[in-house]
Amino acid sequence: MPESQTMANSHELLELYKVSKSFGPVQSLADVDLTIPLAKVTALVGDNGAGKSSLVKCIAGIHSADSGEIVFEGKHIKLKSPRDAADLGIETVYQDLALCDNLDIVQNMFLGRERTRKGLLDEDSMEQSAKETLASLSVTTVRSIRQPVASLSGGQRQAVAVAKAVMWNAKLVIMDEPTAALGVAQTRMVLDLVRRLAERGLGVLIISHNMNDVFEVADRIAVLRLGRMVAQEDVKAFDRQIIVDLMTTGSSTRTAAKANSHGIESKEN
Ligand SMILES: Nc1ncnc2c1ncn2[C@@H]1O[C@H](COP(=O)(O)OP(=O)(O)OP(=O)(O)O)[C@@H](O)[C@H]1O
Repeated sequence: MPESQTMANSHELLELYKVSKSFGPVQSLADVDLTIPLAKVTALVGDNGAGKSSLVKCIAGIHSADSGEIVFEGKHIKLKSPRDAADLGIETVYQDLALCDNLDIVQNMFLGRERTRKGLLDEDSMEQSAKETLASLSVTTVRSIRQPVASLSGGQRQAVAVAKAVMWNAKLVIMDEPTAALGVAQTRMVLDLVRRLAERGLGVLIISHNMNDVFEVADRIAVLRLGRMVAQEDVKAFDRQIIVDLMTTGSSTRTAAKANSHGIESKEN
C-alpha cells in the first residue's frame, strides 16, 4: 500500500512494498513485495542465498531495509530493532531457538518478563499461564513444565518457543526451518502446531527447504530468487516442479496450464 493510500485490507497482517537491502555490493533483496495474511500460513521458499533470511531479518527488526515500505495492521511502520518488532507482536522462532538449556519451561517462557507479587517471583501464576498456553496449543507431550529445556526433544523445544511467542501476544510468528533437525513424529507435532497458530487467527511465515512440509502446512507460497520475489500465490497455484522452476529460473512453463490465472509469470508469455 503506497503511503498515499490509507485504506488497509483488513485481512492482511503485514505488507511489504518494494523492500530492498544491500550488503556492500551484494543486493540481497531487490524491490520485494510480500503479503502475509491473518489466519494463514505463508511459506517462504528459495534456493540458498535467495534472500530468505535477509527478508525475515528485515521483518524481525534485525536489519533495517534500505528502501521500501512496511505496513503492519494497516499502519506504516519502521522497524529499527527486534524490540520494535516484538512490541508490535512480531515474534521470530529461530532454528537455534534461543532457549536457555539450564532453565525450566516456565523460566524460559517468562525469561526477562517475570511476574512478581509483593516483591517475590509469582511462580504459581507464571506456572499457570505457561500450562494454559501449552494446553491451548494442544502441546500435551511435555512431562512437566518444571523440567529443564535441555531434557526436551527438538519438537518439544520448538513447541515451547512457539508457546512463548503466543503467550506474549504474537500476531505474526515467523519460523525459520522449524523441522530441519526433527524426526518424523516431532515434525508431525510441529506442523500441527503451525496449523493451530493459523487457526487461532495468527499470521504465520515459515521458511522451509522441505517441500513436503510446505505443501502440508502452507496456504500460500512466496518464492524468492536472487533477491527478487518471483511468485506469491495460493498453494493451489503450485506443484513441486513449478516451485523448482521458479526457484532456479524465475519462471515455469508448467504455470501456463496450472497457474497463469493466478498471475505467475510463464516462459510461454
Ligand atoms: N550480513 C551480511 N553481510 C553480507 N552479505 C550478506 C549478509 N547477509 C546476507 N548476505 C548476502 O545476501 C544474500 C542473501 O542471503 P540470505 O542469507 O538472505 O539468503 P537465504 O535465502 O536465507 O539463504 P540460505 O537458504 O542459504 O540460508 C547472499 O548473497 C548473502 O551472501
